[in-house]
Amino acid sequence: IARLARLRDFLWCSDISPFNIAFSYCFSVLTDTCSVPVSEIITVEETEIDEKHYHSGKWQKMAKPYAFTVYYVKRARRHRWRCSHVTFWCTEEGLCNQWIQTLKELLEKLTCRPKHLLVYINPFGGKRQGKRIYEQKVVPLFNLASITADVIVTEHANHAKDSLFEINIEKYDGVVCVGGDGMFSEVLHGLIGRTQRDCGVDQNNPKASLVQCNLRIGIIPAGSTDCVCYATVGVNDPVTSALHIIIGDSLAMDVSSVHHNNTFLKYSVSLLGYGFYGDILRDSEKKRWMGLIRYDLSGFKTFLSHHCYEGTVAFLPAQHTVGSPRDKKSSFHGAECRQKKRLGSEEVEEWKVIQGKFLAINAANMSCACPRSPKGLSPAAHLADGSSDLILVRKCSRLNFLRYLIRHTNQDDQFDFAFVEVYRVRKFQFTSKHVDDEDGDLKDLGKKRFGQICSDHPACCCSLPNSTWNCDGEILNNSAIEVRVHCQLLQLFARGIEETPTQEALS
Ligand SMILES: Nc1ncnc2c1ncn2[C@@H]1O[C@H](COP(=O)(O)OP(=O)(O)OP(=O)(O)O)[C@@H](O)[C@H]1O
Ligand SMILES: CCCCCCCCCCCCC/C=C/[C@@H](O)[C@H](CO)NC(=O)CCCCC
Ligand SMILES: [Ca+2]
Repeated sequence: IARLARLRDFLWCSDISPFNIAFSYCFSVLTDTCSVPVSEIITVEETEIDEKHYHSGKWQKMAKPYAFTVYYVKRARRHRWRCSHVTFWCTEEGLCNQWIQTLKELLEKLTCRPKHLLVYINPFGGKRQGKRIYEQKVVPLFNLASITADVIVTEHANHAKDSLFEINIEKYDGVVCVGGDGMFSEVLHGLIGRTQRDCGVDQNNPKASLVQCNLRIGIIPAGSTDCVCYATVGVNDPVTSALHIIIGDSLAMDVSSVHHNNTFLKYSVSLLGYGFYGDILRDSEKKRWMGLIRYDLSGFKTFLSHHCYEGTVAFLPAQHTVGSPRDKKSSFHGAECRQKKRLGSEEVEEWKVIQGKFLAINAANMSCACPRSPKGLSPAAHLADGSSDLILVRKCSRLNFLRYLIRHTNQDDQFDFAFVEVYRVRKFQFTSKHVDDEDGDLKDLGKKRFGQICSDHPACCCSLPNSTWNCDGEILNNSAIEVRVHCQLLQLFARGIEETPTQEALS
């Protein structure tokens, strides 16, 4: 280090000079006050300086310079990351090599970085750009970082999930999915399911302790909502996500298991929604061909239909988590994994029961922030505290429901309404007043349910027997469900949403 420190007088940057360079666990370009931690260096490469460059201007009398280029993560606007580079040169070959060698050794010590990945691409997600996004935006960065990948372009729904049960996953350092929330859901079902199978855990048992997955998942956003990516990285941008994967970020997240009559249905990481969001999804699936606009049309139609559903929600409040869903500061920043210490095994679990007519029942395991609603359904929801925010929207007028929805898009508190309640829970159950139509007559019900705008009483709700659950964008066929949050079951290549950097840091 002492010898390298002496380089300070000999090193210049190719585009702005002269530079001082200090070296500890970060290097600093002092004239520009730019500091890059080694953990955010993508790679270091030897660089050929072209002759024209050093024979011109004030360097013309200099001997042939030796150079190296440092590629690093640069923060851009609104949580975006970009790959930037800076080239340093000096006339001593030995010193230049020593820099390259030392930086490479430091990078090799970062064992959290993936070397070999398994990639699933959904070519039909979102705007059908998954393949192009991966090839044009991600592959060049993975190549730069010497990451190799086995790529599977999916041929049908459930392809990724099924293949994760068969493939030899031990040779990989992570799984990447290129697609939307639905694609991520497939990959997480494959990975969690495979882990439980390998460990002999029965997923159908709602009381089973699930085993955490060893492999991290990276999401390259190429879907319609991309809410998991947006809420864990701060933006749905493929380059930013690729860089989080490359530098080996880790973020633990809770996963809820959903059961019906002791049968496993699905896992949920973002939204489990009955009523409003279930109805939107059911209608929008028929309009998949329309692309992203399907959610706006179905949203508008569902809003006009204004249906409410009668049932009972029973839940177990989360006593050991820190904070409340009504906190003003969002959980994006700082510790996500805060859990108060348990008091003792003699504690009694006290279930709370609420019966009523609901326009929406939403359980958010994370904020559910997305481009439509940058602060999300539950802005203070914690990603990894073993709890979910249960939001109950009771029967109210259309106008009030609209006011509630609009607050998802601005800074006003969406929970500050008499008809909205929010609880932080560890488990919950829902039973509709009407028994499920198990024979599959749901389709007919679906045909009837829309277009039933209550013309006699436009301000009231029309009570319908059953809605369906929207589980991270997938339809569940049972309305009676039992949900349990599994703390930190999964790890992502992400780091949560960072505080917005200062202007100087961006310049
Ligand atoms: N090759 C394929 N053909 C048809 N469907 C597929 C294929 N690969 C994956 N799928 C399914 O497509 C569904 C939707 O994919 P995805 O989540 O990527 O896009 P999206 O629905 O547009 O985005 P979002 O979930 O963010 O709203 C997933 O549930 C997945 O199971
Ligand atoms: C008058 C303006 C009112 C605007 C109100 C906007 C409120 C938007 C809240 C958005 C919440 C998204 C929750 C995310 C759910 C995802 O797990 C799921 C899968 O991608 N997406 C949908 O179900 C798709 C759901 C689409 C919802 C529109
Ligand atoms: Ca949580």
